Amino acid sequence: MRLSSHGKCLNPEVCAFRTHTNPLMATPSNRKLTGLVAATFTPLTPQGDVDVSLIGPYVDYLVEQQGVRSVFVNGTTGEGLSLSVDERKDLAEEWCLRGKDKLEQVIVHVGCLSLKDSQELARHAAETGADGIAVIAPSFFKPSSPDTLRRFLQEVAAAAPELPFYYYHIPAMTGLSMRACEILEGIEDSIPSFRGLKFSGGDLMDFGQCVSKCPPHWSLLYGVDEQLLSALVMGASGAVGSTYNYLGNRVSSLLSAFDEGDLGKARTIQFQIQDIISYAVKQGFDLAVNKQLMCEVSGLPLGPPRLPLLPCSSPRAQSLAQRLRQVLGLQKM
Ligand SMILES: CC(=O)N[C@H](C=O)[C@@H](O)[C@H](O)[C@H](O)CO
Ligand SMILES: CC(=O)C(=O)O
Repeated sequence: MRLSSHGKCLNPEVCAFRTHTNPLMATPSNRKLTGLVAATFTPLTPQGDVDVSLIGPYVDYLVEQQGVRSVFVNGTTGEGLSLSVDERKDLAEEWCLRGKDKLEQVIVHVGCLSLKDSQELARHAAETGADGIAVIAPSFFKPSSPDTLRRFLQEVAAAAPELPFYYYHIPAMTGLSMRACEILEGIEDSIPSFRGLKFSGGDLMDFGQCVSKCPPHWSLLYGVDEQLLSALVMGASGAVGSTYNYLGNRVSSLLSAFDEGDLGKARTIQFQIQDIISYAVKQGFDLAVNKQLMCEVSGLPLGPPRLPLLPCSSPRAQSLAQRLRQVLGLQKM
């Protein structure tokens, strides 16, 4: 889908579908982001170019095979920071287009090292009909205080004030040591479109303090898949993660078991996920391995990762996929 020079969506079909926000009022909806959100991988050709032709089948796989209805595009799993601005736009457009009538929410990660690039992607996400945007902290020159980070986030959010805005907290990748709850301090005063947080860290006290000051219209999504249950106990509204691409069904059962108060069942499923991830970690689990595992499980040829990540061999991913099927009881031990 292309945009006209004045920034209007040239695909009325898509934009009409996603007009739950009113750009004139520039106020985002309070439609909460809950449940499971798959952080999508970026399909690349064997030569390393973005291959948007796989996104249609990818949407169908998530919806039909994994029961996942929301996606988080161009984040860590999607190698967003390794893509060009144009590639990120193409991907956002295709996910919105193919997700039409099939996905509930398409959240586009627009964080970049350059504020200008982030603003351009934020505007584009709004024009494309995304349901929300998320921004990671810049990590080369790092913000020196929570207030400086809020100012950066505010300037990005202001480029798309009609879209729900989520801060993406992932200290292990950004190297930022600030606590998320400090960053949330008074954030809605400067960012009226602020609607929550994706928390990809292990500090559950920090997460709990975010939950305790969270107004009802925010969503606090947890992003460390192997300890999701602990975050649910702490009050997470949902989860965003890479493993929901291929473990969506099983983790949906974990969420239901938790909602029904069946902690024994929820724990059994969480332990299965931990078993799969710890087995993968022993084999050197990284994004490349994760992506190849998704290829093996889904059958979608998503291609290699982009440099500086190195491709993972197919036999290695096959042995992980076999372990996954064993642990999930889809195959005899
Ligand atoms: C660093 C990273 O990619 N984190 C992902 C989301 O934030 C997670 O979904 C992990 O991939 C997952 O928890 C497996 O460790
Ligand atoms: C896991 C996640 O949310 C990401 O890949 O950005």
